[in-house]
Amino acid sequence: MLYHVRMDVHLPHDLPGDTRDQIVRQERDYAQQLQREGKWIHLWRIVGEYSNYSVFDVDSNDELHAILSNLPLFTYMETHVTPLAGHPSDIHQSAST
Ligand SMILES: O=C(O)CC1=CCC(=O)O1
Repeated sequence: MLYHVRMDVHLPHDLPGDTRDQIVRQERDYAQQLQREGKWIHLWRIVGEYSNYSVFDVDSNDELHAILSNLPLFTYMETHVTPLAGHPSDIHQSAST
């Protein structure tokens, strides 16, 4: 199952720099592990914003929720999830609807 996720990060201005750096490092490691596992299949920066567009390929709503809520930055981000279905005009897949 594919999901489009927009993540908007809002780090508090008074967060100490070393705490911020540590969380961002943990986020990167976790994100790269999920990419290697084939679950986080796209990760794009939204130009000019501390935000990203991502696409996840996971087995269920529950799996996506677990992944997102385990993000080290989860406390500091808004997430907007859109489930994706195949499009009948997409020449790269054989969706029937
Ligand atoms: O910087 C972001 O958009 C938040 C984020 C997601 C994965 C990562 O490494 O950073």
